[in-house]
Amino acid sequence: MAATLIDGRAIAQQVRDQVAADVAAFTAETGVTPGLATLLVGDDPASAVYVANKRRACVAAGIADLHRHLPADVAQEQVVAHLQELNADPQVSGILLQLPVPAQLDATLLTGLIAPDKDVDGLTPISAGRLMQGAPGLRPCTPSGVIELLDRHDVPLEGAEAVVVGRSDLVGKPLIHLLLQRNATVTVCHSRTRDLAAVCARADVLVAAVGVPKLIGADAVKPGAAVIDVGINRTDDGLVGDVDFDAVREVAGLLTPVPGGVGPMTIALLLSNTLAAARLQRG
Ligand SMILES: Nc1nc(=O)c2c([nH]1)NC[C@@H]1CN(c3ccc(C(=O)N[C@@H](CCC(=O)O)C(=O)O)cc3)C=[N+]21
Repeated sequence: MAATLIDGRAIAQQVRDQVAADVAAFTAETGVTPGLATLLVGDDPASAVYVANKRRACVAAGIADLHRHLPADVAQEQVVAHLQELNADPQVSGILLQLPVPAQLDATLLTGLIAPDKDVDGLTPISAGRLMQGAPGLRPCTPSGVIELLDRHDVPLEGAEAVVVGRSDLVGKPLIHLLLQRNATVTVCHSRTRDLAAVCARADVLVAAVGVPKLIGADAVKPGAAVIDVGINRTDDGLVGDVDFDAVREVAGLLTPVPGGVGPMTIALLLSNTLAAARLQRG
């Protein structure tokens, strides 16, 4: 029997509707409108589209859109000054520095300057440490979106074999901790893993987040498993994930498509994090 497809667009819309209602209640109660500062450096067309989508989603949720666009050749000290200004601005609940940034800028240094309670990407070392220790804080949007998709489909995580393919700071590493907190048995695979397919085939929950088109074939999937595809790869065949969709569909129990799976959840969770950040700033 073919897998049930997870409709990321529909679930993201439900999350966005809930955030909009929560923002309205928060604003009515406190008089504060949450605001998201998106910082875009340069004119990469893909980044411009992503940022435009995030800004539109903010406005639809009642979040103030506080965008800044800097030229591609901006000096690092100037970006630092913008981040310091945004850190100090009480109108700004959340700050997102769109990645990647041009080569003259140090992305790790810059994201590390964002005030942890405004770090809606969950990328600062403080946010990463809070996540690892299970302390309150802002969690990266894409891994949170993965957990939300699994929860909405009642996929049991406690005691489940979860395999994460990929170990990026933005997705793989934070996801390990979110799954551990839910008492899954977590295995992490990467480019040096021996017999990747055999390890993946143990998974009740398999998450692919490496950026290699169609890496995960049917031989890497246990029958009935929940398979979450975080990959977004632009190829000659169009936009494809890290999972060989047509093949895995025949084996998996649940499967996310690309597009229309995890991607829309990233934006929905960004809105949720912006409201959470506004709450953190009120102490
Ligand atoms: N500071 C920072 N934070 C990020 O979270 C961040 C970033 N930089 N840089 C780029 C990546 C990428 N990313 C996506 C967001 C939404 C979709 C998304 O909505 N995708 C749709 C459409 C895909 C399309 O057509 O391009 C889908 O999968 O259905 C995809 C990718 C956030 N990123």
